Amino acid sequence: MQNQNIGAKSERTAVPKHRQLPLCRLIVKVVAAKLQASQQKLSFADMLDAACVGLASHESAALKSILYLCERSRARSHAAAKYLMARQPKPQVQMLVETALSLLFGGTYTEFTVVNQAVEAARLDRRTERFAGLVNAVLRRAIREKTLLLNRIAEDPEVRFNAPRWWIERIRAAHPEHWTEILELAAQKPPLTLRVNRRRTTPEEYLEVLNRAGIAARRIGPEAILLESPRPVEEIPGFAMGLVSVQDAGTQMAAHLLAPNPGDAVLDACAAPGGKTAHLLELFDCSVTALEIDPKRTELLKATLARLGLFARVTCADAADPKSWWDGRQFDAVLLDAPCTASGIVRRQPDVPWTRRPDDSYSLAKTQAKLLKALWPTVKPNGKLLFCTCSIFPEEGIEQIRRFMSENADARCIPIGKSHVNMLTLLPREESSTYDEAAAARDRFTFEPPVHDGFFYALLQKTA
Ligand SMILES: C[S@@+](CC[C@H](N)C(=O)[O-])C[C@H]1O[C@@H](n2cnc3c(N)ncnc32)[C@H](O)[C@@H]1O
Repeated sequence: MQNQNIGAKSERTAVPKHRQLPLCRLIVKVVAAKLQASQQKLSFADMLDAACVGLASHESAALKSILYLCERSRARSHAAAKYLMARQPKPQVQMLVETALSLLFGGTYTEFTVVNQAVEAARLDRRTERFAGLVNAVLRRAIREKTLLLNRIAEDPEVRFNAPRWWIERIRAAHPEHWTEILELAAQKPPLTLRVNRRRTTPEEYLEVLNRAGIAARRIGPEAILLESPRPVEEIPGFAMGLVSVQDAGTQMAAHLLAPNPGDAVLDACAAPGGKTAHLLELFDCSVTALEIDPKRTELLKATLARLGLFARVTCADAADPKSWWDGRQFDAVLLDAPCTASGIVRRQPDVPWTRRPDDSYSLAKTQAKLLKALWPTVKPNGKLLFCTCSIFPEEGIEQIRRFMSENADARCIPIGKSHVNMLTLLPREESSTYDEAAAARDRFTFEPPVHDGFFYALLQKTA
């Protein structure tokens, strides 16, 4: 392993331990962020970025954790506020009360602290200071009537699963045997999984680094290591030096499924922020062309490669328009990690069920079909194309590929996964078992890690 002295200690002490912002200030910032997001129609991810501008990393982490908590308990806090307040107050007050209710039922702070700090937060902003008494009264009633209140609103499926009804119905229709587990898992905090950079270290060595740093972790995939307690990347040993990246274990299957040969020309058609591009380059001596349509995300992709010391030909272009970027030389392997609803990663993006519309999966399926059609000619005869989405809706998975195969006689599906359909729909999973090295070594096409997000894979081969 290079850089033997990359210990957690030196990196962790490099992060100054500032005083935390008091909870009341965090609540004020949360309310301001929610207000800005609703006025400017910001996505949850953009709201997080905007809210954290100018904050130290430990402050950002504290603020983000409350914003995530609020998003994961959005329906419950909204229903509770409705139960507790006969009339809806103005938006700032409503947001403050809902934030405090999320904290109250979230369990991190004592009830006394939440009430005290929420009232203080109301006083800190002139738009809410007149309502400090109301905030106090509402929260005290929430504590007094907690059991009754929670039982009453829990009957509502939107509260139980923190998702709108149409979303719940779609998950139920797509996965009638597993829909409750999927929705329950989606409402929880996601695990933090790392991908070890095999160009710099090995999973065994890196587990030792974590062990020495007192960070509890276990291996769950060929390069995947799960941290028992999530933490900011600044506190992950060797992260800045490119020893590891953050990447879900299910997502880490992409590089292993595509498995290009030495010297292969590989296209990663939808590449930013570069997790799968980097994993391919960490594992295989291939040359990668990485496309990304969004200029800002193209910069993220470049930054990922730079941090990890990897090289790919990066182009900002529309993969669906090959004449704008393709020189006509076909690729041995193509990865199409297509834009999708993200229905498999709701625990990472808890706003997804609320911000998607019912027909989004169908319009995204059309975009995916367009990308597949445009990219198929770029695959060499006998070459492979790995199609994947972080969705568990069939229109963005099995149905998409079945239609593609019916329209392309030169496409065959290389069997992957354990089901008879030759494709792999990973449903979000969280099990305590550890990595089965023998199983992974035996068959990379059927190995599934014990902890992962929802994902879909189909590995196509061009027969002609
Ligand atoms: C699911 S993300 C890819 C994640 C990436 N493969 C990784 O592992 O880090 C999809 C990406 O495709 C990009 N994208 C969407 N449509 C595209 C197109 N027509 N051409 C190229 N990139 C596109 C999006 O901007 C987004 O960054």
